Amino acid sequence: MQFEKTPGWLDWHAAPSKPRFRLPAGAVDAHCHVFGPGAEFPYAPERKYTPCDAGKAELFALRDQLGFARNVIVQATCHGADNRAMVDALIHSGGKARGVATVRRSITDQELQDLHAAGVRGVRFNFVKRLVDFTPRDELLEIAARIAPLGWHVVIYFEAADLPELWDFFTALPTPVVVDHMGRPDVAKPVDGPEFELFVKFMRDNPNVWSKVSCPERLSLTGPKALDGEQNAYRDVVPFARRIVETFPERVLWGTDWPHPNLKDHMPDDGLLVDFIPHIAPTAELQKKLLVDNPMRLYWPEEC
Ligand SMILES: O=C(O)c1cc(C(=O)O)oc(=O)c1
Repeated sequence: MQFEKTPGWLDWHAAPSKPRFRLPAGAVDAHCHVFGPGAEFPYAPERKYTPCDAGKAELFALRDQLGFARNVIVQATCHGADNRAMVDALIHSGGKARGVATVRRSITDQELQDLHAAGVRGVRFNFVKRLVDFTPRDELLEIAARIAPLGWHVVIYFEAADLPELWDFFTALPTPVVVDHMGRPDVAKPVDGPEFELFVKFMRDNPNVWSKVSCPERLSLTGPKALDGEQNAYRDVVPFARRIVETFPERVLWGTDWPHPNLKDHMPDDGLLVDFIPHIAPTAELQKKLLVDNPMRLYWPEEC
């Protein structure tokens, strides 16, 4: 099948630089995606965007270029609940990738077991309205109850303004809960203002909640952008991410978000994104927790 990209789509950076920051041995890129390729793994009919292709070979090449040891591949919304592209990447990773799937309540126990065998360790619940249609809460709670005994967790993606309304649902989840991209704070607001304080309280009051301190390229309003060798990219995001890393060092993860769906004004150099990490995790101890110990505990617990 042939697919036409959403108008204005930005493709991933074709020649990312080698990071200056040396990742610790065994570092995990804990949030990235594969897109298709569409001819082999068609995009879902219910998708809200049509991306460029970004397959497993390109993802594994990026992993090696940046110096990561492993990937966590998160099901992208353009594939709906058809996890074949992600699972195919896991199977061909030689044990170097684990995954997060999107499932419906119609999934069978055998299908869940097959996903587990392929390396899936979580499901993603998405509340970002531009990306997905609404799924009833009772369906999500039913799915959460079924994946809990497998030792899986729930990844949630939502906008900061929606946290108050979603709070009771999130705190009722019976598994570890991993927040994508810090719950998308509005970084024009103060880091100690009511909106971000609510997110910090969410993590403080609920020890099962983790956060990815990822996607400065999405959250930044004033930059500068991770392009042309910039070593101080996305300065306006640093106080937010650093606060979460320093307050909850045992419950943070980091990922590239490659191939960066739906960016509108630039496509970051992924090597420079890696150079962002020491600005938010300034010590070797914090870096090792963020990049190695925490993701290993969540995705490869049998090796810990
Ligand atoms: O903000 C986004 O557009 C976005 C989209 C997706 C997805 O389509 O799965 O995943 C992400 O992590 C971020």
